[in-house]
Amino acid sequence: MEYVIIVAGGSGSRMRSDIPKQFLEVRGLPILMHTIRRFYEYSQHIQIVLVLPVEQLETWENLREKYAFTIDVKVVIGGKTRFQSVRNGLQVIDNLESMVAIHDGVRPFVPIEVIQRSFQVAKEKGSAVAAVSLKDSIRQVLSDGTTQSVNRADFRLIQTPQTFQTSLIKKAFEVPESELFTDDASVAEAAGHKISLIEGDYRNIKITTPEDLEWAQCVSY
Ligand SMILES: Nc1ccn([C@@H]2O[C@H](COP(=O)(O)OP(=O)(O)OP(=O)(O)O)[C@@H](O)[C@H]2O)c(=O)n1
Ligand SMILES: C[C@](O)(CO)[C@H](O)COP(=O)(O)O
Repeated sequence: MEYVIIVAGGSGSRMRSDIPKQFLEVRGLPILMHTIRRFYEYSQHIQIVLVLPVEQLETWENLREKYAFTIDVKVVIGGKTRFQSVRNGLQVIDNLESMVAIHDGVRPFVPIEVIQRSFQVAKEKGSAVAAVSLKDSIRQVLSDGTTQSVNRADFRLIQTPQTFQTSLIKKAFEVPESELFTDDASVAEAAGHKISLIEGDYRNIKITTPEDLEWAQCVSY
């Protein structure tokens, strides 16, 4: 059995829009519906857990009606942080023999091949985390405020989906929250697991700030 937890429990403060960015329309459909559709296109049998802010449940119901959106999802209430939202999503998955992908609701352009690869590798290795190489140079900011060049080949930019054996990631999330947990791989790693990376995709952007929305309107695949 395969699950996906789509986390859309955030408020989108960096987007500075009236409604959370996951509900904004891009190319004729709310961002979140594009994201859900990607996973449904990957598999019509995947179980979709959708994490939403409690105060936006009505917004979601209204949008479902407005766009006649019929893909079946199990709605779960989000938490104050992404970590808490993922943990709430994991709590409703009882099948410990299954695999679970965790994906940001605001990454609507994830290619189907990345989802496929992610489940395939996680089944073999326990985890699969989408990542891409850097295209820009980077510098490290030192404690005295000066900066120093570092080798960009030593780094990767991390995306979602981040896919795991359900038993592994549920157990890993039974820890107190830490500020260092910026994604799910960091939680699994803190529990002692080695993380397997898979090739992500440059189109798989996380819509975070207003410029991202401008790019998103141009994506045509
Ligand atoms: N309490 C939270 C915070 C974030 N997320 C989700 O995690 C994903 C990545 O987070 P981010 O881009 O930071 O979204 P926001 O927290 O909404 O944005 P911001 O940090 O600008 O407020 C988003 O799909 C977001 O909805 C969540 O489910 N629950
Ligand atoms: C999970 C994530 O999208 C991987 O790149 C990212 O860490 C989320 O960060 P945010 O600060 O919650 O947007």
